[in-house]
Amino acid sequence: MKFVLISATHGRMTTPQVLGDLQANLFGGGLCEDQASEAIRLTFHDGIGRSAALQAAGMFGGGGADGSIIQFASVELADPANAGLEDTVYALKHFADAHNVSYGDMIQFAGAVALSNCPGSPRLPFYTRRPPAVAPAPPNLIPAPTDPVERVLARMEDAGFTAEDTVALLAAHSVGTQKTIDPTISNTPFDTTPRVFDSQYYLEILLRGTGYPGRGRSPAEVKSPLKSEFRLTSDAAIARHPKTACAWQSLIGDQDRMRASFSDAMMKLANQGYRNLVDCSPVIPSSRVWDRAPAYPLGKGVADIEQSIGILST
Ligand code: HEM
Ligand SMILES: [Ca+2]
Ligand SMILES: [Ca+2]
Repeated sequence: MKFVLISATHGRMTTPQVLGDLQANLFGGGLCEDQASEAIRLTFHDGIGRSAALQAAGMFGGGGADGSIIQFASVELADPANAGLEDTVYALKHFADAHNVSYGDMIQFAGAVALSNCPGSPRLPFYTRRPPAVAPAPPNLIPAPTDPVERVLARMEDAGFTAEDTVALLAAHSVGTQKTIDPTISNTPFDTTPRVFDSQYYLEILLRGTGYPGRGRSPAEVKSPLKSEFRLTSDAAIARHPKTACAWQSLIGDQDRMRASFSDAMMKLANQGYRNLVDCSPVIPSSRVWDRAPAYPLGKGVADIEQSIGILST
């Protein structure tokens, strides 16, 4: 990942100035490219560090979207689940320090701005004034692509998310690529439109897998339908599991609902557990409208669909 740091200004600045700096110097002038995808992923890896079960057992449950992944980077980046996020963590630390913004605020702000660069995305709410993190997130709170569905759902529920929320949050993979599972084919996308927030991802994952885009040697990967597409084991399983298949298929033809349910779940991810945050949503830009209906990739059709429940007919 490349970014140019020309913003070594210190002292408190206003949110529109932070926006301008991020857009110009991290997101390439407002693009939905690599840096944007990584910033969106980081909102999850910081926010998911929160466990009701640990808290109930009298232990530290983690501070959620508290910026701990930046503040305690040396601890949290040692977790293999965070592989690939190093550059973004250090870049956002720089922007947060330069603008005197808390790390938790910076991560959620950058994620909302990054998402706004992707056509078709919802305009996320943004609240500010998260206090500094007090400790690193406890280990093993980030779902792994090799986790069985029940385990992913249980972990997500422990962090406050229903199975439907989890399905909705995975819309983020519509603007994502992999780099670390098979590094020999870094930047292979999860759908055919990785720079557009659309329901192609929900449709394409139901196509029968036919081969691997690269070496195909990781248990985190299963066969995908296209040579140019990467399929995570957990994504494929969640799309087909009885607890989540209906919610999954319901998002394919309804991009308005996909946007709304993603936005609601992201609000939980970003704000859960905080009181007294200040609504700063108007500063988040709107994305370019994208309403093209999802379509089968060339050479694929309904006969290639694998589904565990039969509601998909087109
Ligand atoms: C629930 C279980 C989830 C699992 C197991 C999972 C796993 C992964 C994995 C293995 C990658 C590839 C990383 C790499 O090799 O570079 C990835 C990428 C990504 N994930 Fe997830 N993820 C999950 C949920 C989420 C959620 C909830 C979000 C956001 C709200 C998210 C956002 C992203 C994005 C944007 C990327 C692409 C990053 C890039 O292009 O650099 N993921 N995810
Ligand atoms: Ca955290
Ligand atoms: Ca897409």
